[in-house]
Amino acid sequence: MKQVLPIQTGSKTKESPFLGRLIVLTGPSGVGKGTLLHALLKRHPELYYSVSVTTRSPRLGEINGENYYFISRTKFEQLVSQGEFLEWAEFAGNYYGTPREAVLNQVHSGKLVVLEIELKGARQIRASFPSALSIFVLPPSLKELENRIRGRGQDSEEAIALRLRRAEEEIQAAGEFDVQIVNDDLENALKDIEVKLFD
Ligand SMILES: Nc1nc2c(ncn2[C@@H]2O[C@H](COP(=O)(O)OP(=O)(O)O)[C@@H](O)[C@H]2O)c(=O)[nH]1
Ligand SMILES: Nc1ncnc2c1ncn2[C@@H]1O[C@H](COP(=O)(O)OP(=O)(O)O)[C@@H](O)[C@H]1O
Repeated sequence: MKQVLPIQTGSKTKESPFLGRLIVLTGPSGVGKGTLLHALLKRHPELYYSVSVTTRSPRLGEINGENYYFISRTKFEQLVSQGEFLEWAEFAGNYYGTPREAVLNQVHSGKLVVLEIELKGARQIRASFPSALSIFVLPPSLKELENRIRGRGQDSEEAIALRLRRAEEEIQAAGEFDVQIVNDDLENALKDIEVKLFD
């Protein structure tokens, strides 16, 4: 079912200058979404980042409630059945979901709310919230994507292979989204995103 939200539909809203908007940042794993987001939040503290819920195990240094809310599969499935997610998806063997209430409260209070999510979830958001701004981040090449995933040194060979296979499929879908940004030079990619967010 489509949900109607008083979300800004263009650079100037007719209803109120204080209405928020959902921003979806998607693209293959390892392309640099987290890096871009981190830099964006540092430069624009007024943005609200939605911390997702996942069944994936925490990586070294990840903090519960900051990077993700880490929960069990049983608990996740319970939250799904209670309708607690704005969107959710299974990715590389784990569940990931966006908490509904927190995000909607922030949008209604006028914030630009950024979701950093994978393709299936991004499609769900586009379908439910047509006024969301969706940004697909592309790697300069598949080889560079592999280098980045490996360079991060966080994933097993199996997880790397899964992410790369998935990446090739995901890149085919880039054209479905409002904006495509190549994350080659980080600073240029950031500027490209800023233009879209704040024009
Ligand atoms: N659908 C959906 N995807 C998410 C959510 N949170 C994170 N993801 C995506 O899940 C994928 C895997 O995330 P993660 O395990 O942290 O690996 P990484 O992105 O490769 O560092 C990434 O593409 C994330 O953008 C969410 O709440 N919903
Ligand atoms: N523009 C860039 N140029 C080179 N390396 C980058 C760039 N953006 C990100 N990286 C590196 O690529 C790796 C994956 O980035 P990350 O933000 O974790 O990706 P994602 O969140 O999309 O999975 C990290 O080691 C990061 O430092």
